[in-house]
Amino acid sequence: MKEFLFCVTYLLRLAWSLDRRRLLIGGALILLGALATPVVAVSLKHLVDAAVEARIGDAGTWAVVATAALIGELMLGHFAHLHYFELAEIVEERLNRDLLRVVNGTSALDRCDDPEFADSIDLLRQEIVQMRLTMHATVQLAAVIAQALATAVVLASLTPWYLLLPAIAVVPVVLGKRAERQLQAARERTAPLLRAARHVRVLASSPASQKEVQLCGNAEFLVARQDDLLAEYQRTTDRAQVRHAVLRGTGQLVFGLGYAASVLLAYLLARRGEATAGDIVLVIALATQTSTQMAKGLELLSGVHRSAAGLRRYLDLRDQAGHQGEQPRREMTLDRLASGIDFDHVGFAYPGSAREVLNDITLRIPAGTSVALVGENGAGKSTLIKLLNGLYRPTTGRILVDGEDLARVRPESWRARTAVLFQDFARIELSLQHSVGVGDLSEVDSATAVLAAVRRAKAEPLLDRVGHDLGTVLGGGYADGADLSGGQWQSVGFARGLLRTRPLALSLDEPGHSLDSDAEQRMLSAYQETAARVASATGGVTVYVTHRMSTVRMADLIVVLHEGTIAESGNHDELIAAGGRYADLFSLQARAYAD
Ligand SMILES: Nc1ncnc2c1ncn2[C@@H]1O[C@H](COP(=O)(O)OP(=O)(O)OP(=O)(O)O)[C@@H](O)[C@H]1O
Repeated sequence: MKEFLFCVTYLLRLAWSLDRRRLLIGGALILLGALATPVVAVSLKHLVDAAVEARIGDAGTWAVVATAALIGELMLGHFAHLHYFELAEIVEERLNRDLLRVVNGTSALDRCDDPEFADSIDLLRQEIVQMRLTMHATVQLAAVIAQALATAVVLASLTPWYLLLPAIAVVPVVLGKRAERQLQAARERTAPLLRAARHVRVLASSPASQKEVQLCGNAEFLVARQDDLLAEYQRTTDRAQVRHAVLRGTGQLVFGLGYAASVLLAYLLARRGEATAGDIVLVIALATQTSTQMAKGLELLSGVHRSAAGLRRYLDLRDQAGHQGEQPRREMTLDRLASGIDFDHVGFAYPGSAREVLNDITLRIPAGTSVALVGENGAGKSTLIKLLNGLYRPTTGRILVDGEDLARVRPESWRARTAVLFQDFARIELSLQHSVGVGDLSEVDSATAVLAAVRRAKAEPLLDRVGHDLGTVLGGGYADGADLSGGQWQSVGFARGLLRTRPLALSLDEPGHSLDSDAEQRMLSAYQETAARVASATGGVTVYVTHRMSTVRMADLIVVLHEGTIAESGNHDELIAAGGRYADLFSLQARAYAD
């Protein structure tokens, strides 16, 4: 009960703080709508009594009241729904916004790839959808309670015995629930039988296994096996269905008897002169409502109760996820790189793992340098990019930007000076304008800036794809949306990265892996031009991760990573002359192309 009250008060308080007008109007409408049912019954009673006593004028008045209450019930219910549906949406939006802040806030640093964190966020999303339904349920529950109370008061005014009726109405609900549980258990018990029967059917009919089935003459055996399985399934489900029907029937019978007894009681009271003919009509109209009210009320109650645990989880997870340790406060004020970026004995293990994926990385990247990062799968290339872009902090060692330790700089202020295309780039299903524009929020609505970025990325085919309309929504799930291929999405990501014109570090993680050779060639030349422009504009460095050795020779500095350490570094000629790992990789790929 404590959890239930906590959930209801939290949601109502949140709704109150977000839109009290809607809450008040929606609440008032739904309460009035709920009270209309007892009002109709009371009006019918008076109508009948007036008719019996030949008071035609009064009868007409009560008929009007009953009709007005009925119409009111319909209309109020409709308008109330509109209000609290919107309210639930507003509540959901607020919870989602809180979540977005948690995921993208500074606290997400070090956690963006953590599977546990991702699971928590997934759970939070599910809880939020549930909260929206709970918000509906809370308002509806209030209406049902008000209606049940009004019904009980009206009936009890005849005789308190009618207060037994709600208790009797609980019986079919309890038995119905038990019947559902038993049916569900039977479904779970029979699921393996159905699965096995389906498997036998697929085996007998799929082209892959048919040859073997025919060769061994197994068809008859399989048909008989399927029949056995289906017969057992049928027997178990039939038994469960019968039990389900009996339990439900018993529940309905108990309430039916209670209902009949109520009407009989009204009749006996009327015979003794303690009730009128109208009271009998009142009982007939109202007593049957208690069953619906109890069923609906208990259903809503248990729904809200279940959600209460979810809400607690939501708040705990949100607080945990949002927990921020001490954050550095210095701003990155550099406009140009004078000296460069240094990795100073950097080691790194992902949160929750003791394994070092980068180990004692010491690397000097002078201002204006273009770096190519190569190495086998899992060597640590993407991890190094994440560290460079401030998504993680080194576990040991330091990353220095013109001598300033990044650990002392507010992560957002450093990230604002970087531009990056990740290997698992985001597919942002907004308009092309915004999908590129979010790369630099100060330019998000500038068509000129977005067009320039698309051109810098040499991604003009994208413009053809959207009919040169930057407002076209990207993604297949929208009526006028443009569904993009993997390579086209990557071009959008590239353009997004290039929207920032003055980064101090520009990183591209395997930018060619979804592109056809023509697009890759365009992308490479875009990269070279951008690297030169960034170098002259800000002295920024560019880092390029690739497995295609043919594309790395133009880099000023090539770094070969192997199992988390730097195996060798230098320019193409130096590394070829050294005859080490790079030379091996290069000649291996060159030979593969020559063959
Ligand atoms: N979020 C993570 N949590 C734990 N370990 C991770 C995580 N991401 C990557 N790793 C591990 O870190 C190591 C380096 O991965 P990384 O993605 O940096 O390699 P890579 O050189 O970019 O590989 P590839 O060429 O396949 O993209 C791998 O062993 C990988 O399994």
